[in-house]
Amino acid sequence: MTTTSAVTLSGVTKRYGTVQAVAGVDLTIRSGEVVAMLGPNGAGKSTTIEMLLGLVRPDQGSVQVYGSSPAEAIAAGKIGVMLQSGGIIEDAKVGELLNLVAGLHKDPMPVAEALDRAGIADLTGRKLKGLSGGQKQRVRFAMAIIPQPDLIVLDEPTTGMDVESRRDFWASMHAETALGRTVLFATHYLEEADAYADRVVLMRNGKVVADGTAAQIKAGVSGRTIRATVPGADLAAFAALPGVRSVETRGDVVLLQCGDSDDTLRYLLDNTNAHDIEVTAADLEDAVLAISAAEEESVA
Ligand SMILES: Nc1ncnc2c1ncn2[C@@H]1O[C@H](COP(=O)(O)OP(=O)(O)OP(=O)(O)O)[C@@H](O)[C@H]1O
Repeated sequence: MTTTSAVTLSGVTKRYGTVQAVAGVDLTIRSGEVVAMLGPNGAGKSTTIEMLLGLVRPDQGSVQVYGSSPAEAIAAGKIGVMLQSGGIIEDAKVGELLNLVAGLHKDPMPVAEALDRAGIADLTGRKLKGLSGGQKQRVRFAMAIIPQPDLIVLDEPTTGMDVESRRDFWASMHAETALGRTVLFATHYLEEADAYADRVVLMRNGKVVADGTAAQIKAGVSGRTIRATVPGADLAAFAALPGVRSVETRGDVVLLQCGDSDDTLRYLLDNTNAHDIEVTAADLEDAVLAISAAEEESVA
């Protein structure tokens, strides 16, 4: 991975009437990163993406994509876009639409290749209006990759797809990221962020409230829980360990909430008669709920 910056948002804000849709977002995406933008409805994900694409003008702040404005980056074929709706001519056939899109770009990939990569070669002669929601999403995906972009931006790409289609979609996407493309996708599906992104940006109330790998977000919020049977445990000694946040007991079983579970495990093995030790990590959903609750408290 290089350190070239693909996207730089600095102090970006957007207000619609009384709604502060985006309330000061700073975000840098490096070339080659696959970034998931997560957040509840109304968090500001789509508005942030629309500003990144130059579809909406920020009230304040600046947006740069590969060092130029979004409009310049799009004109240069550097960004491929898949939005939640629009972009489709219902009366056109899939192949016709993709030929049209290819004609708009300087160096498009062959339409047959885009169809193939999106897994819709068999739909070439079908009219858009007869396709299912998931099939249309795949057509949008083919449209996004046709310019052979450096950056692919997808707003909730798998909405309306069943589980199998979602899996196939991500397999197609994986082939794109393997080519070193940079990807930003918004999603409500935590497991998609966990499975496919190098980095998770969690938005809430128009702000970025957490930013890191899925593993960092999980660890930063809830750490790990160590459960062990420790007859005659010295609870005060556990509580004094630097990696331990809280100690609970159930009979001989001790539950330790840890920021740093490795050091705590070493201590348990070296200094106590602990046995039946289990270590569990919080899942991303726990982490997101905890961050959202903390944010809610700070807003209230
Ligand atoms: N064109 C608009 N006019 C008025 N309000 C808008 C407009 N676009 C967005 N908003 C408001 O701005 C806030 C942020 O919306 P946005 O669509 O960016 O959130 P989101 O995180 O993408 O949500 P979702 O997950 O539901 O797509 C919401 O309160 C929304 O109602």
